[in-house]
Amino acid sequence: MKILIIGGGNMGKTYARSLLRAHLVRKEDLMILVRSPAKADTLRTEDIGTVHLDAEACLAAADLIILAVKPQDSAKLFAALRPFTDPQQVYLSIMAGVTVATIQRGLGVEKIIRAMPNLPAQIGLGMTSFTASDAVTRIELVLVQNLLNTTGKAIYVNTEHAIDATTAISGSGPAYVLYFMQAMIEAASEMGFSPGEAELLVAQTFRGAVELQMKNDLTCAEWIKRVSSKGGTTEAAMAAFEQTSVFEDIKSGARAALARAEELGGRGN
Ligand SMILES: NC(=O)C1=CN([C@@H]2O[C@H](COP(=O)(O)OP(=O)(O)OC[C@H]3O[C@@H](n4cnc5c(N)ncnc54)[C@H](OP(=O)(O)O)[C@@H]3O)[C@@H](O)[C@H]2O)C=CC1
Ligand SMILES: O=C(O)[C@@H]1CCC=N1
Repeated sequence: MKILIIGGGNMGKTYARSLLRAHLVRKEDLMILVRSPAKADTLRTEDIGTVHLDAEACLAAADLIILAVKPQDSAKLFAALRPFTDPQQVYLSIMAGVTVATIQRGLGVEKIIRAMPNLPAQIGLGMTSFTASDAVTRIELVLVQNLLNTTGKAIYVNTEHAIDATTAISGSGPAYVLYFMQAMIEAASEMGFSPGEAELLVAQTFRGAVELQMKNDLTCAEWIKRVSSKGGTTEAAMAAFEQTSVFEDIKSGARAALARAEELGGRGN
């Protein structure tokens, strides 16, 4: 099977590396299509497949095509690809917001899988949800699921709303978590720790809290209770949080991401 990745940015490169590392594709069967000669030169030095600058030279040879460009670049890309597409090809899009129907219309093909991964895919700790058009066969779906599994965990969802909601939670989510970490690192520095110490204290705290939560025997609220001694420091911190709207603000951030995903797909207000 030959795979073509379109877009050699963060996510395009992540998929190339994961697929090669997992031996799901041989280097000679992996192609990457980019649009700038400078990017092509850089990618060639990384030795992660054959790098192309022209769709005509590579699209027809591909069985599976991964669309990893920004949503804002999709219309132009579809117009450039359309003359060379083949109805037998399977297209896997990771673009935020862009719907299956838009991709079908733009490319003139039926077999579309829409997925929403996240950046920890780079280190095999990604979270992806995916859905597929009716024309995708069960075998093709399993094949793509295997591919997504090389980057972490993947779940099948029934609706495109769930893909947009995934974008708002796990797609953009790493940024929310890192934002919280950034605030804690700043607090640690202000309390006198060196930058290295502050980062270690915070990163190891996040790792430990996440591992506890992933044990799956207590809810977040129950774990918070276990950390909080009566009349102690955690209670003081939690009471201070409760005085603010930070909890609701985090939820409204996620809702803004969902609205933007819908807007990028032309479904917003
Ligand atoms: N970053 C993330 O955490 C996540 C991103 N996504 C989705 O993944 C997609 C890619 O994101 P990301 O990798 O971060 O973005 P990047 O900007 O890092 O990469 C996109 C790449 O696409 C290239 N490109 C644009 N148009 C074309 C074209 N016509 N032909 C070939 N290449 C083209 C750009 O080229 P150039 O360098 O010349 O601009 C750029 O290198 C987006 O749609 C995003 O919604 C999904 C989940 C998580
Ligand atoms: O910010 C974005 O639009 C993309 C989608 C999810 C993460 N990055």
